[in-house]
Amino acid sequence: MRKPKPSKQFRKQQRDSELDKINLLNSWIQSQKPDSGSNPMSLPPLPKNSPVGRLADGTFSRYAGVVRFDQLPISKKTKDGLISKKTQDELHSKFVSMTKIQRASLPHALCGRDVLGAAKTGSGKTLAFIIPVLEKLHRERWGTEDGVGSIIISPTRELAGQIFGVLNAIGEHHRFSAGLLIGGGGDVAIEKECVNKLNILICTPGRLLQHMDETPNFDCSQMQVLVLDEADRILDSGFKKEVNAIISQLPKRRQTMLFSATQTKSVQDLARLSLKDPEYISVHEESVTATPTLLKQTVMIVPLDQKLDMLWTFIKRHLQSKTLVFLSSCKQVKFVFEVFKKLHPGIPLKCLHGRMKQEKRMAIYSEFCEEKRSVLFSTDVAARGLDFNKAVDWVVQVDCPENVASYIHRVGRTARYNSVGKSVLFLLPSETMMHEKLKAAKVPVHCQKPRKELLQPVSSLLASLLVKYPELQQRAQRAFVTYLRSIHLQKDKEIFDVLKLPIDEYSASLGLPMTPKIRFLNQKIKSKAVATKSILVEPEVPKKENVFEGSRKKIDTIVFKDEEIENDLLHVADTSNEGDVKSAEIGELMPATRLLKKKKLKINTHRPLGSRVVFDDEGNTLPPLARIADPQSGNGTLIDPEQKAEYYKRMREDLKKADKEDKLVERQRLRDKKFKQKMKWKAGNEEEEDNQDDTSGSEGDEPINRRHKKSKIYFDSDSDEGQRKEASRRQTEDQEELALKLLQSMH
Ligand SMILES: Nc1ncnc2c1ncn2[C@@H]1O[C@H](COP(=O)(O)OP(=O)(O)OP(=O)(O)O)[C@@H](O)[C@H]1O
Repeated sequence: MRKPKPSKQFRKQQRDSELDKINLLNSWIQSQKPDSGSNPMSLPPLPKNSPVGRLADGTFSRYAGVVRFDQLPISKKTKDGLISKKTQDELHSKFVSMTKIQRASLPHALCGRDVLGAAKTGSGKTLAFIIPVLEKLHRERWGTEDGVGSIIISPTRELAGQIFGVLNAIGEHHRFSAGLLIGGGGDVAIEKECVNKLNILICTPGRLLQHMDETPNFDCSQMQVLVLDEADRILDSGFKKEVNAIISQLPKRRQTMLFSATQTKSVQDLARLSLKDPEYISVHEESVTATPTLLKQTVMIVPLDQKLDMLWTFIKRHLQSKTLVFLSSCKQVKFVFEVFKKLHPGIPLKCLHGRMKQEKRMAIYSEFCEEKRSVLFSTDVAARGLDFNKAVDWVVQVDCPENVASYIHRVGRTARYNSVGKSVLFLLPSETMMHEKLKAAKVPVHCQKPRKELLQPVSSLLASLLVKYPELQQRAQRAFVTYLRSIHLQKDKEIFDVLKLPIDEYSASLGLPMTPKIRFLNQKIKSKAVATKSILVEPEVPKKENVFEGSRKKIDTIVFKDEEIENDLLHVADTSNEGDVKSAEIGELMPATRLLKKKKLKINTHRPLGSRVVFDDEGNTLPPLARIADPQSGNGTLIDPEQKAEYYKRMREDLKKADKEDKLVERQRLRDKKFKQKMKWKAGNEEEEDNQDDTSGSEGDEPINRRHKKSKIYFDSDSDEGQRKEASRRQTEDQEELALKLLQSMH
């Protein structure tokens, strides 16, 4: 039976009562506003059993410094959501006491201030922005017809999905419409039809911009609250263009909140968002550690060719744990997942990366959330924000993260809220500087020696798998190349040096019968050798020797000098010399390059100016200008001034003409060379088609980033060409100048 429609009068009464409550909330918020810039945490909690809200004398209770959600000026609907039984799991079912970041930021956020919040991973930042979003729209009496009222931006689709889940749970008693706008899945056409009716958008930057660009009448001009979760990531260069374009379309009058465990302090970044007197809230700044206190962190020095053995051994020894494994590229994730799956370790294995179809990504993420024992191999797509609700026991970082912030986010997938967790980071002997950087950033990592007697080698098993399944061989090759490329592209050269890697051994450890050829690495080795030309001895290596082979031997001896951790740390202390030694050694093994020989032919522009020597038919030296000397004078030294001027004029013209011809030839040569290089580069691109776009974890969410990478490669090669041209132009100019000086010295 259908319920009878409530009468008009009843509805009016309801509306009035709601309005009264909203007015009460507004008065409470306004009257007890914390001072701007103050830290609510410095205030004591309210005394036990003290009244909350409007007091007997008509004033309101203080809400800054309170410790429980029900002591805040928030609606009953939100309070009910916080203690709702309908929320999907136990963790979300009862939010009573606030975490530190919630206590510190909510009082400021509720009274409409811009907030920049930083707190450790797993400390409850999501509720710190979900509650103010719901409350602002509630107090504004936002409805479907008002359109977009709030936009929450997340860097990855999984995280956006997770925030959407929390919003649905906490906001279940409100009547706002919320939409998840992320790339890869969903029907854009359907989204376009309903996006204007949604009140809260949770989105990735790319998809939001797509709607801003393509959806007719997409309107966010009335939008009230903007949230950037993982703000430092969203504001970094990968999303720069998208975020700038988004911000330019949002109203200036809005509340903006930024949250992350590693917050941006860049004034430029913040200026882009036009924040108004933001509250900087960093609750763990004084903390002794930058990571959760219940997280036990270890670092192990593992040679590159033993990483898979170590990972396999780890998995076999933790069959009852829930483990998240980070690798640096999709290709590696795919390879390790495929081969380990074939080896049947005795625990469910899963993989997650940006190249997967969105539906599959979401399914894997949900499955992993539910499982108690499982291993998930992932790129950095799972590094930030994700809260796998059946707690992760271990985070294993097989490949070194790109920086300390990335490390903090990765390990932050465990030891969340009040639970314990463990993490281990494998560092190559050449990457031990990362350990120093972590210590300097207040990350308490303990160095532990790998117990070699426990190691279960898998290389030979992988080799036989690769023979049996040829498609795995291709995967192994791609994994190999993308790993090296990812190291090559890393910005922090203090930590990452592709030339220090034992390439042959690494290739063999993946089960590959031969080391794949890597174009970019060959070029890098060559250019390094050119840079060290001053200490080169004339190479005696036969021309056809593989440059790569030669250099590798020497690198290995450097990298594997020490195997004990302590020694490795000492080893780091003098890496500055190591670089030079290595370059010299590589140089010695390089075949002579055309460039080097050419340089030797160059006119030395710095030598002192000499005088021109002229010889007669018998080979005797003649004084300068003897050829135009007056033969009548007898001694051949008397020169007719007119003849002399005429001679100089002719010589200058000849020189100019020759110079013009030389320039034309040189220009043509450079053009041919550039063309050849382009063709080569194109061919290389096709050959290594997968490598171009496979060095980051969250590729799927970052279309601009990928385009940028491609164009960057193009730009780099262009600028190299430009530098070469410039050098050749300068060389020609130097030579012209020298020729003129020589000419003048003959006067
Ligand atoms: N007040 C609270 N009481 C109990 N549990 C809470 C509270 N606030 C948050 N949590 C729980 O703590 C866990 C971590 O919260 P959340 O995901 O918001 O952390 P975060 O700070 O955003 O982490 P990250 O930096 O990794 O994104 C979640 O499971 C959440 O349900």
